[in-house]
Amino acid sequence: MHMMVSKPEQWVKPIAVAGGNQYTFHLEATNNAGALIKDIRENGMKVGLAIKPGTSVEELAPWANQIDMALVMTVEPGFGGQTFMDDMMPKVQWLRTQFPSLDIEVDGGVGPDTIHKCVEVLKTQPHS
Ligand SMILES: O=C(CO)[C@H](O)[C@H](O)COP(=O)(O)O
Repeated sequence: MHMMVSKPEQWVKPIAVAGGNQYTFHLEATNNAGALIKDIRENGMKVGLAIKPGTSVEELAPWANQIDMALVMTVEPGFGGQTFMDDMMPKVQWLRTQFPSLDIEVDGGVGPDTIHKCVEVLKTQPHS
């Protein structure tokens, strides 16, 4: 479940009770990501962490070993039908290289004309 909400703390329990198995919140929406990650785990769910286009991937990095999935927004949160932001792909590539086993998602503007850009970046192999 991708929770594009301003107070992600208040929905953990309801989503767990409703049967959610993964809870993705926005890093920008909390001032205590560590406590929120712990709460999500204690409620039996996997953890996803999303960042908006204006948030650097380095801000997500400290949490990468505590989460199951990183979500890089490829549009500004708010509404559908926006143009895919190519300039988010370096974030995806960096995450793939630094954290090879981390699940990575993108959200926004993905379709037949843009999906290949995501695939190319996500199949980047880290250097050994
Ligand atoms: O809420 C969102 C962005 O604010 C959605 O994630 C977005 O609407 C995805 O839809 P599409 O890719 O079709 O535009």
